[in-house]
Amino acid sequence: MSQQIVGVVGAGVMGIGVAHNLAQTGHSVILVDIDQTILVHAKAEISKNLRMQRMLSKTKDMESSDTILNRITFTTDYGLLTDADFVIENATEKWEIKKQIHSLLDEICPSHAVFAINTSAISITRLAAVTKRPAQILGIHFMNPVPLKPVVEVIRGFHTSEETITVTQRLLTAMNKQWVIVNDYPGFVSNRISHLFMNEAAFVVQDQVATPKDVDDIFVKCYGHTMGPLQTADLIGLDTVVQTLDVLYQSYQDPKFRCCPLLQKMVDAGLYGRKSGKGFYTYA
Ligand SMILES: NC(=O)c1ccc[n+]([C@@H]2O[C@H](COP(=O)([O-])OP(=O)(O)OC[C@H]3O[C@@H](n4cnc5c(N)ncnc54)[C@H](O)[C@@H]3O)[C@@H](O)[C@H]2O)c1
Repeated sequence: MSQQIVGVVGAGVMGIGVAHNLAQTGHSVILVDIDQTILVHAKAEISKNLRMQRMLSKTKDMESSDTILNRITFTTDYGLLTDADFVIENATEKWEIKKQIHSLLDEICPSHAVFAINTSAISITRLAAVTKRPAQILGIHFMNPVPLKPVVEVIRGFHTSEETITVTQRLLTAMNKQWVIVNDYPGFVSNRISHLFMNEAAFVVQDQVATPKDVDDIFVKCYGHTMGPLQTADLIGLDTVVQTLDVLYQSYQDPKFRCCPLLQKMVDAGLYGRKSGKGFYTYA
């Protein structure tokens, strides 16, 4: 079991999964968000997900939920990150928010600490430039739900050092993850391609070519995908999909990334997908 202290910033969809995965693999986790109610919700979600995992587990030798949960400190106090060896940042997909967090982390965390940015599309190189340690910054694009997805996309920023890659590979191995390493351009490989799919699927629904279910059925039943593009958008969170499309559009200045008006309208109406109970589908 690891003695490494890992900071996890942002306790939303991804931060919850990253903290769960780290704690389950023996790491001490400091989970930071801006609001106590978000942290209370995060703790309840991790507890629920651990119970579900235990029910589905075939081995039955899983540690108790309490043992795993006790490895996580839920806090709004960034000051607790002074001992963190590694920080995984999973805050909202907005440049201004991430920029502020990384310059704060740079002041607070020990000089040896590595910062991994979990982002859908924001440039790793651009964020690294707001710190004085650009060689120790890289991207880890975790897949959702984090504890169940075995592979991540690792993004090498312009200044990311080989040592940072090695330290990160060590942590990912301890989390039972494999990785694919790619270079830094907004959206990397996964989201630069997948957001075109999801956005165009939303246009197809907006243009009344097909219902969301029919669109997804074509991808699942004809192409053999596990999920269709609109099911995937609901899982990610439609607010995050819209934010990511905005980042891609601003970064490349290419109209192919313009956000579908239907997606924006759904977000304006509070339909965020699974996390709000309604998106292209309704969830219990
Ligand atoms: N949702 C996905 O499937 C997915 C997959 C891979 C990567 N991502 C990326 O991961 C990041 C997080 O996505 P998410 O889906 O968890 O978003 P989310 O909206 O569910 O959660 C974001 C969290 O960040 C918190 N936050 C905002 N400002 C903060 C600050 N200053 N300090 C600490 N916490 C702060 C918010 O309170 C919120 O709890 C985004 O960059 C997103 O693009 C998302």
